[in-house]
Amino acid sequence: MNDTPTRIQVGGTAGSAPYEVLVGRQLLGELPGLIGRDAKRVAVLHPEALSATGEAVRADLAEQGYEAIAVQLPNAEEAKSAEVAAYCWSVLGQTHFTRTDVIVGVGGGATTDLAGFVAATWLRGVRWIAVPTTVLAMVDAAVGGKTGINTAEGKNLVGAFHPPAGVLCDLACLESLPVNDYVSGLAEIIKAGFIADPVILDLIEADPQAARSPQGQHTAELIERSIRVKAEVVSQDLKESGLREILNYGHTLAHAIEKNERYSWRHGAAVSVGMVFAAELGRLAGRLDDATADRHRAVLSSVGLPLTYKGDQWPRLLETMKVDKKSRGDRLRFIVLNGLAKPAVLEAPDPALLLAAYAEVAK
Ligand SMILES: NC(=O)c1ccc[n+]([C@@H]2O[C@H](COP(=O)([O-])OP(=O)(O)OC[C@H]3O[C@@H](n4cnc5c(N)ncnc54)[C@H](O)[C@@H]3O)[C@@H](O)[C@H]2O)c1
Ligand SMILES: O=C(O)C(=O)C[C@@H](O)[C@H](O)[C@H](O)COP(=O)(O)O
Ligand SMILES: [Zn+2]
Repeated sequence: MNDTPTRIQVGGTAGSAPYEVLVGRQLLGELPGLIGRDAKRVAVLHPEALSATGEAVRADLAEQGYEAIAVQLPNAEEAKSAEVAAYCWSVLGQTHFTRTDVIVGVGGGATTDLAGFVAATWLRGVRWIAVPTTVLAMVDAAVGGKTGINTAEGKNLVGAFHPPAGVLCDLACLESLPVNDYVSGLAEIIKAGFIADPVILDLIEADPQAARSPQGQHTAELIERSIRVKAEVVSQDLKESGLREILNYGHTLAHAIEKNERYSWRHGAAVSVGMVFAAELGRLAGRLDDATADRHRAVLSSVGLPLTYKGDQWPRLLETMKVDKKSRGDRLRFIVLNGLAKPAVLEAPDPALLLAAYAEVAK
């Protein structure tokens, strides 16, 4: 890759303010330009695992003349709680953080979801910038302005649409990512392949081992293609009044599995099982051809993602799925495929159909 970052525009087409997602290396020099000179204070929110990176970003911003503080969050899903949000609000209050000040979220999707949520709620909304450091956060979580936290009842049940002012995807960050976390991000890349851009699937199938590595031949292309899919969708439908629901492919079951496992499963692993389930649902509903349904298992397993979940958990999962954000009253709604790259909504499927689809992923 050359030194010039790729720039992908998001928003600007349906009333939401446009911003750019930059993909490249050594992008931190872009931060002051995004923060702007109206800001006096900057809070850099980062997970424990990235304390050195968080401190380096803070020190760099302090050198640029900002009053910069680093705020350490728990790793992974533990950060997405009301308690952690309240801790951040108290830090912001104590440092006299005003409406012109800026939050920077440096980390994986859990960190950027929490940082964005704190930015959305502090003083009813301050500017924020996402610096995603995982594959999953680069291709999905940091783009599109969905921010939020979990509650005891389920995943992402409290949140706000609050787009960032910019997203900096520095591919060098991926070098330190544990392989399981790297592979988890591939689930969202594969999702983008099935719902919108099948070239993604071709690239992974051509060399699944390479897809598991930051040094893979197609790494930058896979990341950029997935960001383009997401950017295209959220630019048209920021607040999920219709089209954006396609990004939830595989997520109805996935979120229930994550809650059932008390968030010990990575999001991407759960989305992998959720997509196999959605593919079977589409097949059993007579919408999806066998070859495309089978392709889910082949491509997901080729990179090491799981395909099955505990067979005896269906009643609990079904109960949790009722609070999925796509539900309307008592009607469950699922994203399925009517064919490759043809996502659609399946409304209130027969419970027997759901059970039959679950039987295909149950172990
Ligand atoms: N807002 C959205 O649109 C959206 C989209 C997809 C997923 N999500 C959310 O994203 C979250 C999952 O994000 P994730 O997969 O990035 O996981 P994560 O944020 O939980 O990060 C995984 C682990 O990797 C560590 N880490 C992060 N970057 C690292 C690096 N460069 N090197 C070493 N360790 C690093 C983290 O501290 C954490 O322990 C879920 O909560 C999911 O709901 C949100
Ligand atoms: O951006 C979206 O819209 C998505 O659905 C992307 C998903 O990958 C992501 O996991 C999202 O956080 C799920 O949203 P939710 O509204 O179902 O909580
Ligand atoms: Zn997701």
